[in-house]
Amino acid sequence: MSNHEVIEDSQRVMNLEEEHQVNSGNGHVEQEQEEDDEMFGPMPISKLEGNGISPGDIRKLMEAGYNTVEAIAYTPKRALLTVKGISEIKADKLLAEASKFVPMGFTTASEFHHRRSELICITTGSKKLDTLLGGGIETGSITEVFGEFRTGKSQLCHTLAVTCQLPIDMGGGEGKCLYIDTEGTFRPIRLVSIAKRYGLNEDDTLDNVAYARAYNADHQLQLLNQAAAMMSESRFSLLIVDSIMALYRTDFSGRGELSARQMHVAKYMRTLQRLADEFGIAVLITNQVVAQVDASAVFNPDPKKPIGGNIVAHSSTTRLSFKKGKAEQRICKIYDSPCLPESECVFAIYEDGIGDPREDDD
Ligand SMILES: Nc1ncnc2c1ncn2[C@@H]1O[C@H](COP(=O)(O)OP(=O)(O)OP(=O)(O)O)[C@@H](O)[C@H]1O
Repeated sequence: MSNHEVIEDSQRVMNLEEEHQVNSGNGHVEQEQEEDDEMFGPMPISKLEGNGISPGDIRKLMEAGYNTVEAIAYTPKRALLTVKGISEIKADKLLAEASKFVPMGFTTASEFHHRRSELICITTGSKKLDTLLGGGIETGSITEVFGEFRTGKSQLCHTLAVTCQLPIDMGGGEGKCLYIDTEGTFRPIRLVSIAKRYGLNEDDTLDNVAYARAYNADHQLQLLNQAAAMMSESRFSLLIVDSIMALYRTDFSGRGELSARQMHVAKYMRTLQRLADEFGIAVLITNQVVAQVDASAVFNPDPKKPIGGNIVAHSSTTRLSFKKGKAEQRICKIYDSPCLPESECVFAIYEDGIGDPREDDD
């Protein structure tokens, strides 16, 4: 695609907020939009009001991070009981009502296949990497990228924070990005360079990224509540957590706190998956690596493994390993995936984001 085409196409993206307002200016369009949202988007939790569920209960649930009917349907009763004011009877009522709206039973493989074929993948900026991933970063699931420092994990996050805003036919997700930064490595200036590459308006691109710095593991979890509230207000297509385990490593120390740490991580990962299911967003997490000291390291020429143990391993749908190549080149290997083979590809980091290695690099 030529640069000219890219610019023309991306003008359709405009400001995602503006587009919403333009629609709201016309009663007819607004009504159609609402009907569309009702059919395809997550349902607001206020739908559950009545039948012994008061507006006060709804408010308390929203304060606890439950903003949609889907959030209630996907949550175990035990978790609902931890919300102040939600009794056993109310939790049962909530779950019963939610299950009337959200299909949670069996379906045929062909119906499921059809639904999966409609899943959007967000481009990484590199065609080779997209091909390796079967189209890009998948919505509705968690993708984990791990590797040593300077392997390009944060650079991928920056690129995706822009590409997720592109129209679907340009490899985007037509939504905003939520960016949780635990290490203070987010640099908006990088988004400006990447926006230019795609011919996007720089100010709109920055406005479409909601950024939060997390200062401790509890705060990192609380931010997901705010994220859920924001996602129920407007269309997001990507949630980034860079990096997932950094604060856990400092907030919990030693073997004595390991089990408390892993319980916290499990809750975090479960909440991420719930947001992916509820809002159909892609979740991208980055992770650090440590030297592997167990027996399997003997057969491994580069014995490094991602941290977070089985909890992170089992909660991430797709796991990618990043390694350094020559100069700006990096190697991505599929480490674990339910449907992709264990293959790898080379991509590169440039001023305008992640891309394919250029011929003059050789
Ligand atoms: N503007 C830029 N143009 C080209 N390359 C860049 C630019 N900014 C950063 N890089 C390259 O990106 C690499 C750093 O990648 P990144 O910040 O994604 O590391 P990381 O894997 O997140 O590591 P860490 O764990 O240290 O955060 C460096 O090698 C740097 O040279």
